[in-house]
Amino acid sequence: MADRDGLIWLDGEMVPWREAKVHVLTHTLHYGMGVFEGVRAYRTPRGPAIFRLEDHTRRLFNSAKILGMEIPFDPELISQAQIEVVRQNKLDSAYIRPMCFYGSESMGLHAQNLKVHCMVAAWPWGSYLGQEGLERGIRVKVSSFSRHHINVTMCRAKSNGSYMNSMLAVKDATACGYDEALLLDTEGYVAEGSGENVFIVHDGALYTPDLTSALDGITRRTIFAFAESFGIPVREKRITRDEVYIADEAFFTGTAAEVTPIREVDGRAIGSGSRGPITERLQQQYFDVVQGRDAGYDHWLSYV
Ligand SMILES: Cc1[nH+]cc(COP(=O)(O)O)c(CN[C@@H](CCC(=O)O)C(=O)O)c1O
Repeated sequence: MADRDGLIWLDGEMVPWREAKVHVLTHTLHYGMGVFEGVRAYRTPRGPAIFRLEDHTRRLFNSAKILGMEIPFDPELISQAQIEVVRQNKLDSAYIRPMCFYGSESMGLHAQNLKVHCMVAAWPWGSYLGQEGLERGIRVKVSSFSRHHINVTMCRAKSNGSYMNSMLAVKDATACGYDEALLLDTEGYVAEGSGENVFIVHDGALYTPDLTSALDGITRRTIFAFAESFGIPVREKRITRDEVYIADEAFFTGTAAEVTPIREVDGRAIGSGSRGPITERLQQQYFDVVQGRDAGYDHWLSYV
């Protein structure tokens, strides 16, 4: 990722991609206390547009507040920086990564005078779990790693260090030949994917875990809005792994994952073992909206 042409926004300046570097004694590199967002810009008939930009920026600042990090820039500037990295890199669609981190001003858990630095990068990133996964559905393994305890990791914060748990789960799942992991919380209830929220469909209604140890996903909220407009009931509840096994449909949601059907969990086919009809309808609506084909949701698009 380091050796490419382009520009990255770093602490208020656009710098050449290859020069956007930090010192090896950067505090966040050692201790993982940082916050980030995953945002997407999509090609639309009116040019590139970032989906729910303000919601992502708001969550970035909330994440920092939860961790007690003070971002030294206004939210408006961070939102504008996301627009600029798409525009100045001449991208017509992109994955955008804002990230705020502690610098190399000092080391140790009791470090003083740490400065919060902010970067924003953007690059082309296609289907997170593969185009075939979007169409046919993916194979998922319930992870042997539990999702965070809510009083160990602050799960409303999208924090760098919390993703070691996600990577352990992904390595576990892919080593066993699966595409993605589904994590249970510390009480054994379904929480979320390694980088996604999860929904199941049963008798025409959507069910998704309460947020406790799952991230408050923006795509999750988007699906709530679509479901309401379609008259599909959505219920947040505790879900057990065997409820997933016998669901009619299941799917992941996330900025990177978009709406990815789940066709199998732990060797059990979910429903027909392929993308279900409600999943397909929500997925199609998602792409119509992010690609600017549904004027009813134009307020969610920030044109670059
Ligand atoms: C743990 C987790 N849960 C749910 C979500 C869905 O949130 P939202 O994007 O607001 O709908 C994400 C986003 N995962 C990001 C990071 C992926 C990565 O590999 O890095 C993303 O989708 O951009 C998570 O990381």
